[in-house]
Amino acid sequence: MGKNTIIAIAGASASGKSLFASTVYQELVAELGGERIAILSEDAYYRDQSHLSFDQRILTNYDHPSAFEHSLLVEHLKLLRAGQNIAMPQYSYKLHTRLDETIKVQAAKVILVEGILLLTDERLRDEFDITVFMDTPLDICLLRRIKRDLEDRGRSLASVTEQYESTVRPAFFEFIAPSKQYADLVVTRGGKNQIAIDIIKAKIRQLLAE
Ligand SMILES: Nc1ncnc2c1ncn2[C@@H]1O[C@H](COP(=O)(O)OP(=O)(O)O)[C@@H](O)[C@H]1O
Ligand SMILES: Nc1ccn([C@@H]2O[C@H](COP(=O)(O)O)[C@@H](O)[C@H]2O)c(=O)n1
Repeated sequence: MGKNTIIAIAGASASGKSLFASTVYQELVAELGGERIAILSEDAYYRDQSHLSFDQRILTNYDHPSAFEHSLLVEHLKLLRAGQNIAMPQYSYKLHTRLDETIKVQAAKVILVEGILLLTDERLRDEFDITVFMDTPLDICLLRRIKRDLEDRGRSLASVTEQYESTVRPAFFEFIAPSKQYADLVVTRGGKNQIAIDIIKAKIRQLLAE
């Protein structure tokens, strides 16, 4: 395999990172097949907490860098770059820990990875060739997070608002917003910005043609 490219998509929680990355991935897979593109999520690298009780797990600050096993993500990105497959962890937001099963991710020429704190860690930044920051207004992120967490992540309105005020919003200003300086591209209006999606797709097509 020739030189591969790792594209990181960062930004606030519910800014549209996952929708943006999966739309780029799915539209290109439909066009070109899935052999040469892989997709990963930083959330899969939240630390395993199976040794803790559920009551202990809900005390974790999931917006602080210490909640993630970034060393494993760096290791997996290096393996993918070297042409080796990885076993990506699977994470449960309902159980607040990893599942026993992993997902096989095949080495690929272009690797997409999305997550809130990707651009905050120098070890990770060193692995990225192209960096994108989703610059969605924070009030829009909050509205989308409330809806998503109630519908998909088994949360109550009280728990979402308490977590937002205590950890999500402070971590945005302490860690995520300052990391925007490391982005090559800043995307406004969330995960349905089709012009930005088309620009990244065009870049990937060019890389795959080299
Ligand atoms: N531009 C948009 N318009 C409408 N809904 C959006 C837009 N971007 C994202 N969403 C929705 O907002 C929610 C959060 O987006 P998601 O991609 O999961 O965010 P993130 O991965 O950054 O946490 C999802 O339900 C998604 O479908
Ligand atoms: N057990 C967990 C783990 C993470 N979170 C929240 O998820 C957010 C990051 O994921 P996004 O898809 O929203 O980018 C982060 O802000 C954590 O607060 C959680 O609530 N519970």
